[in-house]
Amino acid sequence: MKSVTISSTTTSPAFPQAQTLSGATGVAERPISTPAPIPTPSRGWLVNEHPRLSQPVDFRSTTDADFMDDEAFAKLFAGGNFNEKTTTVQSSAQFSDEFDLSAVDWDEQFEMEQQLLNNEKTVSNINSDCNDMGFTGAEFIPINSQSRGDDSQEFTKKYHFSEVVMEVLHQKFGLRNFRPHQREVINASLNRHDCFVLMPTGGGKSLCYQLPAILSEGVTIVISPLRALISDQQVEQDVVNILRLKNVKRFIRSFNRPNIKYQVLPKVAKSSTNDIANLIQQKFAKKSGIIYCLSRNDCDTLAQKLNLLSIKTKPYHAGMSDKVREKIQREWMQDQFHVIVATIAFGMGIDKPDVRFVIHNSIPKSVEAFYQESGRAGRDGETSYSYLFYNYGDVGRLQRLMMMDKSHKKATLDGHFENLKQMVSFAENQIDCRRYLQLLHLGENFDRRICIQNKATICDNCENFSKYDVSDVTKEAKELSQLVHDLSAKRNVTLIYVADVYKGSKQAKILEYGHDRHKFYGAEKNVTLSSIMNLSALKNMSDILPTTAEEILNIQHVTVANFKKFGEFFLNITKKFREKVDALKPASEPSFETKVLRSDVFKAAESEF
Ligand SMILES: Nc1ncnc2c1ncn2[C@@H]1O[C@H](COP(=O)(O)OP(=O)(O)OP(=O)(O)O)[C@@H](O)[C@H]1O
Repeated sequence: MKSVTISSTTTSPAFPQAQTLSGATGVAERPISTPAPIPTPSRGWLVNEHPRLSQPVDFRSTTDADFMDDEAFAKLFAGGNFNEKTTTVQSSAQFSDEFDLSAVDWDEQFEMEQQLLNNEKTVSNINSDCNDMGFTGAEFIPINSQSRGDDSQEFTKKYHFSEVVMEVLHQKFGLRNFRPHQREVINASLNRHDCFVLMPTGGGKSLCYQLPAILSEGVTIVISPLRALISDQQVEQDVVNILRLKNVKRFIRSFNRPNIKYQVLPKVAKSSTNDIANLIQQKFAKKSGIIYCLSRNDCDTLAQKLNLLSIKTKPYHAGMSDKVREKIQREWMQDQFHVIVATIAFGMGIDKPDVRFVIHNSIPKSVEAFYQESGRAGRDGETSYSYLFYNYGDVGRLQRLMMMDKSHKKATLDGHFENLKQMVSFAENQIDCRRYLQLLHLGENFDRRICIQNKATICDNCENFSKYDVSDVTKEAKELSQLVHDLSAKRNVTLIYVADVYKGSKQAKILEYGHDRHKFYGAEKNVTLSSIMNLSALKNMSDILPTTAEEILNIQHVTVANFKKFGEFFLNITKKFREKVDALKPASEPSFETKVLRSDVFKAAESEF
C-alpha cells in the first residue's frame, strides 16, 4: 500500500504537549479490511464526489446512499487508474461545463505556485527595507531552505493526469489553485510514491490525500491519530518505520504562516475587557474571531461583559453539555454570531476558513500551543491577526491550575513549567521576530527578513525594531545576576529592590540590611530608562506625552511606586515635548508627529536621567 503521511502541528486538548496530526492514506491498491469511518460497501466511490455534482464534497457527512460501485464510477470517470501510463480520461465532455481546461495556462499555474513558495523562502530585494528599519544585518540568520530536505522539485512537471487533477480540484473541491506543495504531493502520490508531508496548520494537508483518493481505485484509509510529533525528527523516522514506508519522498514546507500578523499587547487588569472590545469594534466588526481564555469561568465572564459592550459573543468550554457546545459551534460556523470566547477545548478540528483574529486573553501554556491556537486564524490565506494580551499575573494562575491537576507526575509538571517559561520568554521578548521565535520551537531556522518583507503582516517586534537601541550589556547582566544571588541568599527580594541597590538608592531598608556595602551597590548609576520603567510604559508615555500626574498614572504599566519615584522627572520631559507637538500638529493628525518625536523623548530622558 502506498501512503501519504501528513504531519502538522496540532495541539490536542487531551494531551498537554504539543501534538502533530498524522494521516496515512492508501491511494493505489485495494485496502486491507479496516474499521475506518467509511460505511459499507467496503469498496466504492462516493456518489457525492460524482463529477457532475458541482458542490464541493463534505467528507464528514457521507452515508451508505452516497456510494456507487466501481463499474458505475468507471463509466462516469473513465480511465480510473491514473497510475497507468496508458490511462486516458474522457473528461471534458462529461464535466467541464463550468471549467474549460483548455483555458488553463499551465505555465501561469506553475509560476503562481512558485511565487507562493518564494514568498516563504526568498529574501531578495528586502535588505534595503531592513536597513531603513534600523537593522544592520547582524540580526539575520541566513536562510537554508534545503536544510530540512525536500523533494518537491521532482514533482513539478505536468503528468498525464495533471488535467484531470485540475478538473477535480475545481469541480469537487471548488478550488482554483494549489497551495504550496499540494500539487507536488498529489503528483508524487499518484505516481505511487510513499510521501512524508510536513505542512503548517491550515496549510491544506487534507487535499493532499483527498484528491488522490478520488482519482485512485479502492478505498482510502485515513489514519488521523491525535497524538504525534511536532519538531521531533526521531518521530518522522518512527512514522516511516512503523508504516514501513519505502523510498519516501519528503515534502517539507516552512511552518511560517505568512498571512498572520502577530502582536503581544500588555494586559491591564482594569481595562483588559475594554481593550479587547475596542479592538474588535474598531478593526473586526462583523468579522469572525476566537478569544481564548484560561478557565471556563473566565470564558463565561468575558463573554458576558463583551455582550454588555454590544459585542455578541458566546462562551464555549468543556463545562457545557455536548448539545449546547455543538449548537454554539454551529451558530458560530454559520456566522450567526462572530466572536466565540473559548477555552482550548475549542479548536481541534475546527475548519472555519475566515477566522480573521485570534485573541489570547491570557498566556497559552507553551509556544507550540500558541502557534497552534493562533493558527486557527486565516486558514483561507487572507490577512489575519493574532493578539496575545500578556501580564505576568496570568503565569502564576496557570501554574496553579497545572499544580491542581493531581494526575501530573513531578516530571510532567516540570515539563509544563518549562514550556510555560519558554512562552513567558516569548511574550516578554521585544526584540526578536515573533515568527523566528515560534518556528525555532518547531525546529525551523526562520529568517526574519521574510517577516519584514511582508508589510501587511510584519510582527510587532520587527515593526518596532528601529525604536530600540542595541547595546552590549554583558557586564551589567553579570553584575546583576551576582547581585540577585547575593541579595536573595537570606530573604526574598523584589526586582525593584535589586534595581534600587544597583542604582545606589539610600532607602532605609537597604541601609538597614547593609546592602549598601555590597560591591555592586550603586554600580550602575548611569542606568538605562528601561531599568526603571517598563518599556511599554515608556513607549506609551512618549506617544501620549502626559502633562499631569493623572495622565501619567493612567498610562498602562505605570505603577504608583514608579510614579512616586520617577513621575516628576518624566513629567518635566513629556511636558516639554507636549508643547512642541502641540505647536507642530495639525489638529486632525495628532499621532504622526508624536511618533516622530518618540525617539527624541527617549534620548532627552536618558541624557537628563
Ligand atoms: N488549494 C487551496 N486553495 C484554497 N483553499 C484551500 C486549498 N487547500 C486547502 N484549502 C483550505 O484551507 C483550509 C485548511 O485546509 P486543511 O483543513 O486541509 O488544513 P490542514 O493542513 O489539515 O490544517 P490543520 O493541521 O490545522 O487541520 C480549509 O478551509 C481548506 O478548504
